Amino acid sequence: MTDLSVQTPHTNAFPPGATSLPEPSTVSGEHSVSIRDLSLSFGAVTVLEDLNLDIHDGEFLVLLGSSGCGKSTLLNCIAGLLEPTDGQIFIKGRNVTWEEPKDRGIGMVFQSYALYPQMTVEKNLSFGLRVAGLPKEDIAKRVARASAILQIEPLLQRKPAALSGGQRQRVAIGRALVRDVDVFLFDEPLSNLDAKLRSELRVEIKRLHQQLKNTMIYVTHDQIEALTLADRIAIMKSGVIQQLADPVTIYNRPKNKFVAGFIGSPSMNFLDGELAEEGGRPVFKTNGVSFLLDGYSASEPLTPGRKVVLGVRPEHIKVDADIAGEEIHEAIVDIEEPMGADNLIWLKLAAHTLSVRVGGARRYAVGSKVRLGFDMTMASLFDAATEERI
Ligand SMILES: Nc1ncnc2c1ncn2[C@@H]1O[C@H](COP(=O)(O)OP(=O)(O)OP(=O)(O)O)[C@@H](O)[C@H]1O
Repeated sequence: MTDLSVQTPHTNAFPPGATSLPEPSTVSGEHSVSIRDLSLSFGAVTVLEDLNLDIHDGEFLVLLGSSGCGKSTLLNCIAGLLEPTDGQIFIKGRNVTWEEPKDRGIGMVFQSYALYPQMTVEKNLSFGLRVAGLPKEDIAKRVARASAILQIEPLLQRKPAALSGGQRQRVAIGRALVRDVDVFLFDEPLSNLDAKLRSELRVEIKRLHQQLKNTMIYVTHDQIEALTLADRIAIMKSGVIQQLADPVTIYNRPKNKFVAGFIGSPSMNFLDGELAEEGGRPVFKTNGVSFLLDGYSASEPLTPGRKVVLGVRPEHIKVDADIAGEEIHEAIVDIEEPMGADNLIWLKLAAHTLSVRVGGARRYAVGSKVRLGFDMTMASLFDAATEERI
């Protein structure tokens, strides 16, 4: 979470020191939110630099990254809680860069529910609308609709202290819902909940999006939330978007080694080595073992001698009867981790330790030999120096 205490929210309609709005960039009307060349520094620390992002109308976009990568900072800039140092933000084609949060047509749900403890759920839901001076009947209608959608009608007369964490977060979502906004912003809304509640509420947020079809921008460091909720994931590192794509593409065709290692649990297996050629076919060589790269779809020639990293996910190494290709390697079982539906086995292959996922019913004795086949159609090759996908 960004510490907002250092920055003050907007009070001006214009950038500090300016008497008019900067020249607007052009943005397409089909984008719900557009970020143009956005930079933000806290003193000497640059958190975001020249960031560009277009979020489609009705899209569920997840900003994913480890702690401190700048995802909350980006969300808070969209919300108007932080002033960018440079760049522009458009919501529904309108330049909102210097607008007050309340005028941007956004609703925000935080990790801490931020409910008023002395007010009932109903009053918490209606508070913003009452302050805005909406007619009573309109307020009642909106509260009734939001509480029906979120199934919190039986809780309307309770105070937050008498609610569970999951119920409190539902009320917090309800508060954004009653405002009838264009864009919902979520900042790690589930991270204070226990694992079971988290997965339940995750499904509810997904259902909510399917029902409302609003644009939703959702910050998380949880890859499962990102993979399950997102239409597209923007995966961030040090304030820079590393890849922006749908979850399947991010998982199967990671743009660089960072993305490949960040997504997937257990992590992708990485082997350092170099490209070579055997009998006219490209191979990957590492510590005396070589792997045929048959089926690998490269966007550039696989030049022998190039130092590379081979990345293979645990489920793309086939064991014994599942092997389809001609090439077979032998490995020794080091550790077995049965996980119910799956069984994760850690294997020693030459100097490498590999994790391999097999069905939960298949068991392997520690020390036993297994035969492996690598599915190179699903593998990733990265340049050793740039770590970019080949
Ligand atoms: N008010 C501030 N003053 C100075 N530095 C700040 C301030 N707020 C945030 N930062 C720094 O900006 C960087 C990005 O913070 P941000 O909260 O956006 O990260 P995050 O990816 O959302 O992390 P988390 O998941 O922990 O919330 C961090 O290095 C943080 O220390």
